[in-house]
Amino acid sequence: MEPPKKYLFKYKEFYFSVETSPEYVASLEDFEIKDSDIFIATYPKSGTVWTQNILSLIIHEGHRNGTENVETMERIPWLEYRTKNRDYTVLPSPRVFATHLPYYLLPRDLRNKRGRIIYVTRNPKDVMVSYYHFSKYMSTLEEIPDFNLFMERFLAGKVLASSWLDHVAGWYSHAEDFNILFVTYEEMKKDLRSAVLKICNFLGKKLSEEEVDSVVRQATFENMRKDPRANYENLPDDIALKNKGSFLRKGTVGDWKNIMTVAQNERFDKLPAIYDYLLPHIFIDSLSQVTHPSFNAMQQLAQGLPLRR
Ligand SMILES: Nc1ncnc2c1ncn2[C@@H]1O[C@H](COP(=O)(O)OS(=O)(=O)O)[C@@H](OP(=O)(O)O)[C@H]1O
Repeated sequence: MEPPKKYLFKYKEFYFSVETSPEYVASLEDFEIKDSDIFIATYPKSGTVWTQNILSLIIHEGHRNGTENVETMERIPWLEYRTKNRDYTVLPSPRVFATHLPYYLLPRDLRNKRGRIIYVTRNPKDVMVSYYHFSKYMSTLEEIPDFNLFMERFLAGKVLASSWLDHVAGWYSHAEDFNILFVTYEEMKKDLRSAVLKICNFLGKKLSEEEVDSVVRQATFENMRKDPRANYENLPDDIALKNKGSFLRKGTVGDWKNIMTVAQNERFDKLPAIYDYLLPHIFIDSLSQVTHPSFNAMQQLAQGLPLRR
């Protein structure tokens, strides 16, 4: 069953929210990229707003020391959802954008290695659970109260941003076309400081020890939830149904275990060759909570994969 047209439309095999249009998405092919541009690319619920906040803190001293009160959405707009028809050509350098686009719908210049891309992945089971809660919270998404049904929709790729597998596998298998850094939600959780340093290194940004400490401190889940610039609490009430949750919901690794039944977990693991397909491409941390017959055996092998490819 196709998702209701009230919420989503399909363009080149990819589901978008009706908040944008096929014409605008098509125009992005020609969107001119500057060498200084930075893109945060993700499948939804993989750590986008977290990475957005980290970049705001790394790049803007005023954000770090609290003298600037600019919200994430203002600082780092969505490429494919152009709110208030903002003119992206006049944004100060370095421009930073967030995007859920699949690799094949990106501006052409990015494929010619202009600009930088940070692609963030997360364990797909945690992504799915986060997405399930999010679809209740956002009035712009169809609410599917039954988790089992939501899981079927997720596995079939009939949700905003389509199939998790296609998205992640597409980006990983086309890594060579881009100037790209891969980061996982799980590695940020495990050692945020190292992840921040890795991102600084990729951006060529040198921060002092104290500045890095400050970024890390302000990017923790607890502190981000309290930061009105970063917690997305200012979304309009008719869009974010505040009585149904919050954007920064739980921020943990392995939350899927609290909701998925054994049968659902087995069903998820039976996805056609999902892990065999992904293993050559994906950094293993983001799947470290996943169980699959061939997974453990290959885990050792995959551990040597470089983060930046
Ligand atoms: N600082 C920090 N630490 C840990 N986790 C964090 C942090 N910031 C955001 N989050 C969690 O990221 C999930 C939201 O993902 P996205 O930002 O990619 O969502 S979206 O695609 O932009 O809608 C969502 O995950 P869940 O809590 O599991 O639902 C957020 O809580």
